[in-house]
Amino acid sequence: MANMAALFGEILSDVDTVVLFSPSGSYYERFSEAEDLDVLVVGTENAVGAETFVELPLEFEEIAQRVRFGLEGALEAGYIDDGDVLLCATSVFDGSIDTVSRVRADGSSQSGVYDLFSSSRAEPAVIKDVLELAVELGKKGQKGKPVGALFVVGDAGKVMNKSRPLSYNPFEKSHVHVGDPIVNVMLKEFSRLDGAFVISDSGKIVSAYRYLEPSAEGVDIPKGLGARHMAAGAITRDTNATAIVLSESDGLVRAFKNGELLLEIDPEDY
Ligand SMILES: Nc1ncnc2c1ncn2[C@@H]1O[C@H](COP(=O)(O)OP(=O)(O)OP(=O)(O)O)[C@@H](O)[C@H]1O
Ligand SMILES: [Mn+2]
Repeated sequence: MANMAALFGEILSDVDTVVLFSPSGSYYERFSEAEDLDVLVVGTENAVGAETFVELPLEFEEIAQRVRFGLEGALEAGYIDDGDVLLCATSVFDGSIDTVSRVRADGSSQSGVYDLFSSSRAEPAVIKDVLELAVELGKKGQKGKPVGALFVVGDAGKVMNKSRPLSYNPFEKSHVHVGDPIVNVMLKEFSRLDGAFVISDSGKIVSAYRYLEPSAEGVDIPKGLGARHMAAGAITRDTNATAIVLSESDGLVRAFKNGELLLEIDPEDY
């Protein structure tokens, strides 16, 4: 057989950091034992207890996305630098690592997902849960039909002051949090109805059916988006909340912070 190392050598040369995506424990150990190697682990959870770890907000199906978001988080955390050469090892097929790609870190193409985590008042895990919920709702819809939804996360007291009820609040006396499995079922059911969900910094669902009445002055959202998106953008300028919106008309999930659109993703990509 031809000399593989010579043929594929270029892929492996001058690498600054090896990035392992969701490695198994034994796989990670082999790399962490190599003293002359910088190893970074990326995944939805740090199952191997790696020292340098970047959390992914979602399990990305497409590798390009997975790598892009992972490296974005690594840049944000300062684990890698703009221009670094990374060897990214990930799984495409059956869950174990089977693919290696050589990528150069590009600090200029940040999507905003990590801004969303670092600049939000709510806990990152809460933002992650709501983002996941919106994506899942976008994929499935409600009984096959597309649905829209608006989640306002964080700074709930102020958000409540700048909104009014459209109907009785089913969460009035409950102590449920996003991420509880039962809540996901409830939220999906309630998302057929009008208005916004209000969620606290720690993920408690404060209310459903809120009509938001923030001042829309100085809010600059892309043309063509309607009242739901305008209200979402505006509430994040008027308060320290983050808004996550699923559009009924184009099916995209968007996140707003400080009156600006930070992130736009297609649920079909996850
Ligand atoms: N100020 C508001 N507060 C809470 N919910 C709102 C507000 N304005 C609109 N909505 C909700 O958004 C729904 C859709 O409104 P509209 O079509 O104008 O928004 P949109 O931005 O075009 O969203 P979509 O892309 O989902 O159609 C309304 O039926 C209502 O439930
Ligand atoms: Mn609309």
